[in-house]
Amino acid sequence: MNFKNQTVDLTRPVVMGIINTTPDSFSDGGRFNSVDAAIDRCAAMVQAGAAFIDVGGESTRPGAPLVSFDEELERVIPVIEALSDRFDTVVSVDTSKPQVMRQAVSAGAALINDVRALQEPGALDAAAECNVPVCLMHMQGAPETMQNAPSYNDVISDVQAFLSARIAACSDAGIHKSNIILDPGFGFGKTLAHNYQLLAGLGRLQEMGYPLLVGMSRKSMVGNVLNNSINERLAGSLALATIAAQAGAQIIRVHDVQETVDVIAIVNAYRDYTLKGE
Ligand SMILES: Cn1cnc2c(O)nc(N)nc21
Repeated sequence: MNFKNQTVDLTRPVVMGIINTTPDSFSDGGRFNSVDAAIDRCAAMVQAGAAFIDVGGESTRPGAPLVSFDEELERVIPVIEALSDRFDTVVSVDTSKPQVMRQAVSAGAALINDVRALQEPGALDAAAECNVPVCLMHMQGAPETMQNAPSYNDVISDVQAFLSARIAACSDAGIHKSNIILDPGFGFGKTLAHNYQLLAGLGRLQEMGYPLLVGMSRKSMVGNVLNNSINERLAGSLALATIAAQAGAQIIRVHDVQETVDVIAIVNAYRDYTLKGE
């Protein structure tokens, strides 16, 4: 799949590293330090084998405060510029705001990662004009309220229907299907059961014919099973990455890049040495 002047081989699972530029992500929250810290973090992730680095300026955790347009720009643009200048890896911008999309792509981002699937006013046109791949993620409701009482007739069918509708909207806006990645949105308006049903149903989402991006790293679908805190969820996150890689997810979005790269290498070896004969 092409990302501006870079091609990423998605025939095997690859890793997307996460860089949050929200002030609480760095020790002193200073602007200067946040760019430097992001560069250091990105260098480690690229060294560890990350094919993508996702840069976000507004936390999308349940109940997270909204961030103003100016504040989000201030947080992500300097980081995206710095990373694009220094590293070959594909820089993704995690935003739902059309103007942030435009400025991020001008600054070097080569993938738009929108947890709201281009539903904000102007987002479809902005993504079409940017002419870079876009990840369409399913969310039921909004971050402030999505975990209050998630409900579905059948979570897989409902997510498929939503993503199909968004693909159609993209097509109408002139976004070619070759520029679309899909994502079931683990933790975005889902109960624990819904999350695991979606994981089990990744094959059905694969049948839609688009690359799949999954993000389960350190989320409540680990914490609610292990009853542990965010910094104790590495093993659980790696178990989920293994299952997702086996199920054919192409891009796995994680905090712990090296460990996930290693897990995927084992999954690939398992496939190479057992399916070669087929
Ligand atoms: C920004 N962000 C947080 N979780 C995510 C997920 O599961 N998928 C995508 N595409 N983005 C996410």
